[in-house]
Amino acid sequence: MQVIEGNIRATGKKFAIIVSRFNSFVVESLLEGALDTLERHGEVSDSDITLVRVPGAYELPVAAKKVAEKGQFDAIIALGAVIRGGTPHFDFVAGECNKGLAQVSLEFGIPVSFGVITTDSIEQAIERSGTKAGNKGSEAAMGALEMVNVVNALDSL
Ligand SMILES: Nc1c(NC[C@H](O)[C@H](O)[C@H](O)CO)[nH]c(=O)[nH]c1=O
Ligand SMILES: CC(=O)C(O)COP(=O)(O)O
Repeated sequence: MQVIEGNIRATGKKFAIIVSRFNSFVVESLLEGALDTLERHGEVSDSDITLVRVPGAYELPVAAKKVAEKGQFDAIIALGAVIRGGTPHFDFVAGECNKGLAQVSLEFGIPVSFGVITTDSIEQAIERSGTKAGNKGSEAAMGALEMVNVVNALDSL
């Protein structure tokens, strides 16, 4: 049986991290988690990581598309926090963000990790950005690492 799976080594890989400024009090913790995870999984220097900042989660897909078009990165990690308010705005922002990032990943065949927390409350957001429910930025970086290596393994079949 042939098994294709990815390791989680970061050495020699280039990553773009796209970060939204909205709800920065939690998103900056997601960024810390993502950077920490990349740096713990190989020889990763500043020149291997490009950080792109955008206003909000709604803008993550267009930035991801521009980054993917460059063809210089092995994976994109998108980080943001959409926190439900009192109107349907949440659904539009979170929905377009999720759909757009998935579209970029499929169109360019590059892993785009979804490190965007979508919560009903500020408390849930805090819990998912490095407190009791882990750090979704770190999880997104782990997913990107594994997928980079899965994609490489599939490309070499
Ligand atoms: N409410 C949230 C937003 N809203 C802003 C949009 O993402 C966008 O920047 C604006 O509509 C201009 O196009 N963004 C988040 O990331 N999180 C939110 O909770
Ligand atoms: C997620 C949102 O769009 C948001 O926090 C906006 O809040 P509201 O629906 O109360 O305007």
